[in-house]
Amino acid sequence: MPETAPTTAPIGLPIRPLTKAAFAPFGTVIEADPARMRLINSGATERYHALAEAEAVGEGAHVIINIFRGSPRAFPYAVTMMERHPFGSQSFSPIDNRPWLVVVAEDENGRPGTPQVFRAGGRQGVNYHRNVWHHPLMTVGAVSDFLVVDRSDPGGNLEEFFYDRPFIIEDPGASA
Ligand SMILES: NC(=O)N[C@@H](O)C(=O)O
Ligand code: NI
Repeated sequence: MPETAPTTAPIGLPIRPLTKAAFAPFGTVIEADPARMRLINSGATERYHALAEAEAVGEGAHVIINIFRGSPRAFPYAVTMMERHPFGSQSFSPIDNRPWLVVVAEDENGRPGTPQVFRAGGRQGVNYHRNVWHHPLMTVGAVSDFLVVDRSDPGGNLEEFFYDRPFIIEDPGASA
């Protein structure tokens, strides 16, 4: 029986709704959870308290707040790489209330496994735990701003991995 060549055919990825439970292995979902709400300012403000914690480790490292203005990805989109930040968490919270995609992977002996794609609503952010494999910001449909909380000095805080085969995300459609 002739050896069959290892296929590098692209693999289609399913898109799942972003939920706390499904995302728990990778980090925290940042959303106005009623269980975290407390009224402040004499009732004029709802504080959704301590939804996630930012982490920055290493000499002189500290937490910074940024805005990322993401250009929309073209679909079908080929996921060819993943990255992770060994020394800090990274959170993304949409400012423009537009749905977007979150792509993460389990770590398998130092490399990312198959990407897992989540559809995030326009009022859902995520906080990637330190050293979690994820794809760079994946904006959908229009240029969108995100509030990003991560670690200073990104230069020393980025590990990338390139897959030997592409994983395809089909157009998430307008409902994305
Ligand atoms: N490079 C950079 O700051 N962005 C990535 O970390 C990302 O996750 O988008
Ligand atoms: Ni990142």
